[in-house]
Amino acid sequence: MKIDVENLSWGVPGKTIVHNVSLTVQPGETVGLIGPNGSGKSSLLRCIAGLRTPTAGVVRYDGADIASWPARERARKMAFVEQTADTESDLRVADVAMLGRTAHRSMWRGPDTADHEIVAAALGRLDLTALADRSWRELSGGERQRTHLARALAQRTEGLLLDEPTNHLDVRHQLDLMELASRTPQTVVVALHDLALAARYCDRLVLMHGGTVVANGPAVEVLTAPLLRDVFDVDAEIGRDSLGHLAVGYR
Ligand SMILES: Nc1ncnc2c1ncn2[C@@H]1O[C@H](COP(=O)(O)OP(=O)(O)OP(=O)(O)O)[C@@H](O)[C@H]1O
Repeated sequence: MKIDVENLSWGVPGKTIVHNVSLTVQPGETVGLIGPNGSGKSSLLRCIAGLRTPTAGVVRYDGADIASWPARERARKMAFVEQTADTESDLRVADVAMLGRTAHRSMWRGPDTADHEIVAAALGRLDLTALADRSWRELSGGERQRTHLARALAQRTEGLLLDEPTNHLDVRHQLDLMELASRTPQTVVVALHDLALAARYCDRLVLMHGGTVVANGPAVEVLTAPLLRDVFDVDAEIGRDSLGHLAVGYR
C-alpha cells in the first residue's frame, strides 16, 4: 500500500504541532521517523492512522483520501501500535491479539478457525506463544509491547504504523522486531529514538524538528553531524562499526 501525506498540518487551538508535512511511503517500504521529543512524530503518526483530523492537507492510502473513511475500513488497511497503548486489564494475551481481528469480523460472529490461526501465527512471530493464556495485568512492559505488536500483525493490514515499538524491549527482541518491520511486505512507518537501529533497518529516514520535516532520505544523508547538531543539539560523530553498520557516537 502506498501512503501519501500532502501538505498536512495539525494542531490544537493556538498551537500548530505538525506543520505542512508532505511525505510519500512506497508500497513495502520501511520509513523511520526520527526527531527530538516533542517534534511531532506521534502526532503525525496519529494523523496518518486517521485518529486525528488534519487542520490542513490530506492523507491518502493507495491514492484514496481517508478523511471520510469509517474506522472499520481504515483498520482493515492500517494497523497502529501507539506508544502507550493500554488494554482492559482482565484480558489474556491471546484475547488482546484477537482484537486485531475485530475489523475483519461481523459484529454478530465470534472468532472462527482462521481468526485463531492468524492470532496463533502473530503470537508465534512475537515470541509470545508460551504466554498466550497469561493475563494482561501480569505482563512486563516489554511483553505488553509485544502483545500489542501481535495484535497489529493479527490485523493483517497492508500498512503498519509503529510509535517507538522498541522502547520496552530487550536487545534481542529489539532486533527481532526491527527485522520483522524491515522484512514484512507491509508498508511501515516507525518512530524511533535509536538512530543506529533506525539507520540499520529502515529504507529511508524522515527527520522531524518543530513539527516539520527537515530531512528525508537514506540514513547516510540524514544522519550527518551538522544536522544532528541543529536538530538534537548534540555533537555527534558518524562512522561504521566493525560489522559495517552506521554508528553514531556522541562527544
Ligand atoms: N492533544 C494535544 N494538546 C496539546 N499539545 C499536544 C497535544 N498532542 C501533542 N501535543 C504537543 O505537541 C508536541 C508534539 O508532540 P508529539 O507527541 O507528536 O511529539 P513526539 O515527537 O512524538 O515526541 P516524543 O519523542 O517525546 O514521543 C509536544 O510539545 C506535545 O506536548
